[in-house]
Amino acid sequence: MAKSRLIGSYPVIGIRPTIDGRRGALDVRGSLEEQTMNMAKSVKKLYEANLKYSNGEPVKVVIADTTIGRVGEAAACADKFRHEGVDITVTVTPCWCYGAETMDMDPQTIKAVWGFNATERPGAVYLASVLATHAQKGLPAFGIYGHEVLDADDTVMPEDVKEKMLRFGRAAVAVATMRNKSWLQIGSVTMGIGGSIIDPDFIESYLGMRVESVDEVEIIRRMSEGIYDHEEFDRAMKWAKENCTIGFDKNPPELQMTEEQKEEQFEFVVKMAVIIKELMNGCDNLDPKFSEEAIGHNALAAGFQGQRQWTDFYPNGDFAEAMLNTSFDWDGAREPYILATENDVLNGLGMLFMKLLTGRAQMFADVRTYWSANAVKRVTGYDLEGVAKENDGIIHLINSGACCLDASGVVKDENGEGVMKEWWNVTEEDQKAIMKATTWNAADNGYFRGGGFSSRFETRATMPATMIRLNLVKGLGPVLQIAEGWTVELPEDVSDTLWKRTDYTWPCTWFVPRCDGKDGAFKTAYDVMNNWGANHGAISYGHIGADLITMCSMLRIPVCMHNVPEADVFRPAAWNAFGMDKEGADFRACKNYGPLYK
Ligand SMILES: C[C@H](O)[C@@H](O)[C@@H](O)C(=O)CO
Ligand SMILES: [Mn+2]
Repeated sequence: MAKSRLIGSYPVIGIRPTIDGRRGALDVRGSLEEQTMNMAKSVKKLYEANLKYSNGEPVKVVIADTTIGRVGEAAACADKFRHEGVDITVTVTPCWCYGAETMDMDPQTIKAVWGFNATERPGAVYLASVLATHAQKGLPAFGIYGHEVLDADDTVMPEDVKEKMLRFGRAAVAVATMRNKSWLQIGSVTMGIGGSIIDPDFIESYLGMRVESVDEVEIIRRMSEGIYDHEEFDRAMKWAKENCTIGFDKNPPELQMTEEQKEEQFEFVVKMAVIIKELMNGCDNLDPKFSEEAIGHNALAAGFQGQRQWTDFYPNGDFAEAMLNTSFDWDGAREPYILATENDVLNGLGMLFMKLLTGRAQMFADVRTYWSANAVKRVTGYDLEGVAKENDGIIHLINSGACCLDASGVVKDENGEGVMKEWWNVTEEDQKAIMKATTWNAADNGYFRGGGFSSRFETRATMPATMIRLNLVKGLGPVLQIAEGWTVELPEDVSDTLWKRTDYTWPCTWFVPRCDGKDGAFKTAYDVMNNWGANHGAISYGHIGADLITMCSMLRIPVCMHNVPEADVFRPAAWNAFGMDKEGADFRACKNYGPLYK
């Protein structure tokens, strides 16, 4: 399995089995040791079996050496966890314990507490007590309290506890993975797009990442001086010639590049992809005299300033963006990179959040056009059906470049439904199918005067999908929008008619958000588009809005729009103190706690 070249640790989860310390004739502690430690072992087993880092490896989980009954054992546990690289802690107990003496007081760890709900011992009472103490001390923690009373000898973790435990784990690993990694900005502001005006203070204080920046001339320097992995470039060129189908050229004949120019440009864009990979994560196969370049920028994600001025002069970045965002390349299945086009760092960060939550390749798109059922009927004569009809319309998602090729939906799951798999499950057969569903068409010469190619495919599958947008609002800070919904398939002639009205050589996806018909942002698909915060959206396979809400609460980023059922909203217990209206409470709590790394 291809390993990520990222430098820096992946977050470890530490389990804290906490116990009533009383001995004496009845030895309360002694009677609880086994049950308490078994709870910790059950959480470790659950996480090791279900959670992976974005590099595909199982999440590392450690348990304190002893149960924690008094402060000395809490301190010993904290010391062990510090040495193990623990960023996330889960405290578990079946009984009463002494909250302020045994709680996790590390301000940087992401915390949860599971109080076993069996009434022989007051585990649930401890849970409530220690969560109150966490709130009093400004160390908000997630509370996990099972719905049904269990028996003291129950060892099976209830489903509702499992669901919250896994949601907390996925979100916490995603948050902590970003720590000490970089966002790499290649070039600067693109076409005046606000999302490409980078705000290092936001990235540093909310995400714990640093901003690295290189001028685009660095790509040309490396090409000119041969500063790239020549063996990888040769593999990439061979693979690209065998697997990339060149599509039609829609440019006016008099403006079309010659075959020779196209051949040169194809080699240029493949080399660009190899160089950007190396800019992001370094390379251990460069000529030793390039030891500085070999280090790379430790970038978990990056943006490329395509569409001016690079693309007025050089072949465009679409091949690099599409291939790096996809779950494989010439070296087979590998962790998808995150490379935003148009240097839209806010959209790239949205893609990063969802890749870290899911291990899947991500889509970048313009939220281009809302088509009502009437408009589709007027233009094509077709009556929308299914979810497109139920939610009154479809939203056209389309942007050159940075949409992962997995989004064609050509890979099928065990039920024959379109799927975008976790990268570690992508097979060679999947790779071939995805490449077969994609063509590489000459770049639109109006937008890309320097030539190049654009990936072209249509999402021909109904798949669950989640579209998000991270926005920065002056005076408020970051907010996130979340729209769960589906990609939908239109009859080919209908899709073609609508697609041809815009950029017919770019990736095309029809999206339907799940709406509720009530006044507000989710009344119909029109309202989602009309309330969307910017020109771009980041889209993942699956309905992952609840995970995103949990993740945002850890990051102190309020969610200003979502269509996730309220019952699935899982935030730190302290959020309840900020009011019963979940949305307002979220804003007030995020403001109160402020960014994690302030
Ligand atoms: C018209 C611009 O050149 C296109 O790139 C536009 O569709 C955008 O993607 C702007 O976000
Ligand atoms: Mn765009």
